Amino acid sequence: MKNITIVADSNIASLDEFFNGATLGQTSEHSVNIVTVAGRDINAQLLADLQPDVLLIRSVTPVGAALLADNESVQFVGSATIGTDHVDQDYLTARNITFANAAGCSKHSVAQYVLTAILTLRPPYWQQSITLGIIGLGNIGSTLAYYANDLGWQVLGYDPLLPASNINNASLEQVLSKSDVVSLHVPLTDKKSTDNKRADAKGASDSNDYPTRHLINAKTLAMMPAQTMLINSARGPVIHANDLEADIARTERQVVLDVFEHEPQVSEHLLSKLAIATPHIAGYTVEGKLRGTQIIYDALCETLAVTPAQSMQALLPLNTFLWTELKTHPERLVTFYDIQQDDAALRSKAVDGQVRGADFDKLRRDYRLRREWQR
Ligand SMILES: NC(=O)C1=CN([C@@H]2O[C@H](COP(=O)(O)OP(=O)(O)OC[C@H]3O[C@@H](n4cnc5c(N)ncnc54)[C@H](O)[C@@H]3O)[C@@H](O)[C@H]2O)C=CC1
Ligand SMILES: O=C(O)C(=O)[C@H](O)COP(=O)(O)O
Repeated sequence: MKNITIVADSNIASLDEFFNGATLGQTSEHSVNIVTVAGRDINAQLLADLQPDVLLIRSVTPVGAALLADNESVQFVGSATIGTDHVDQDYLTARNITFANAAGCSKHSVAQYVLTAILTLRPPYWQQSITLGIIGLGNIGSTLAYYANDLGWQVLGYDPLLPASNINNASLEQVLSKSDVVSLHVPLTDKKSTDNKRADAKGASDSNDYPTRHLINAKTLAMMPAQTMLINSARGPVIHANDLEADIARTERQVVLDVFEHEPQVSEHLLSKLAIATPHIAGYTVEGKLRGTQIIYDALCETLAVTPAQSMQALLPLNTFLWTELKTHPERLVTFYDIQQDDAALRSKAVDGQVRGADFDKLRRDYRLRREWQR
């Protein structure tokens, strides 16, 4: 690549600081042209008009044949997100397009969101040894287990794709039936068709053997005692929304949702049944978003064979919030992050039975990024 054209989701943090001529190793004759667009407006026509070399997205831009079949220009796709369910990676591989996502970028942000939700709803849990159930023990689930351990809580964890360990220590049924709180940290996956699986012929288990779409449904909800809190900050369709509404009507369970099955639309009826509801902002901290940009920037530099020349450390404002301090002064938690403000903002957007997609997206676009607690 010489002159580089980048189409990027305008919701990616610090785009200009990371993606410019100097930071991408361009000489004065070669330029970097970056066009920023709302993620949902990145479509095949836009790519036909702009012929970008690089596409930088977040979670709201589906990437696959529908977007790229008629495009020959894109050579690199970077998603500044942990989740990849919006990207058809097999298609990109077949087209020889390099793909990178930002694995782990907001693992502390999401784990801290979950702890804040629990301690806001049940403040005595600071002092009690409760059992926290964690489904999915990758970057976020294991980080949450680390904080839980620090608070002296028990962890019951389930992850069939990882070896047994001190936190991967239970069956799905045990986690659901024996925990005070269950938190979901799985990717959104579907069962692969038998044909595709045969073509892969890997032999080993992969995530398609344990699909997570509707993992939480009438049957699995029935395993959970009524007093068990349920938190979903993974992906909306991991929970069957209608089954959840029926469950809450029966049990009056406390449920916290950051993600929704029909996102960006949210039903006002469901909203009215939730203990806390937020507009998919669990990962929205200064650190989480900058780390996302840093990771895809580093990956693009590797593809271009240039040495990275920008670092998020140079862009981070001072942070004085320490986990060690917060842990001994739990009352400071809510002044640090008032999750109920985010909840109120979402509820205030409900009109005629629903929060409209445009309003949900606007809350996210205008979100005042939080800070992570420093460990
Ligand atoms: N609400 C938000 O703002 C954010 C949401 N996310 C979501 O959180 C998800 C998890 O993130 P990470 O922990 O970083 O991903 P990760 O890939 O590090 O870990 C996911 C874990 O889930 C496990 N898993 C897969 N299928 C499973 C099943 N059926 N049952 C139990 N475990 C299963 C995998 O083995 C893996 O260890 C992401 O895929 C993304 O969708 C991520 C960041 C921010
Ligand atoms: O990283 C992920 O995965 C997430 O869910 C993101 O935090 C979601 O943010 P957007 O990509 O929708 O801005």
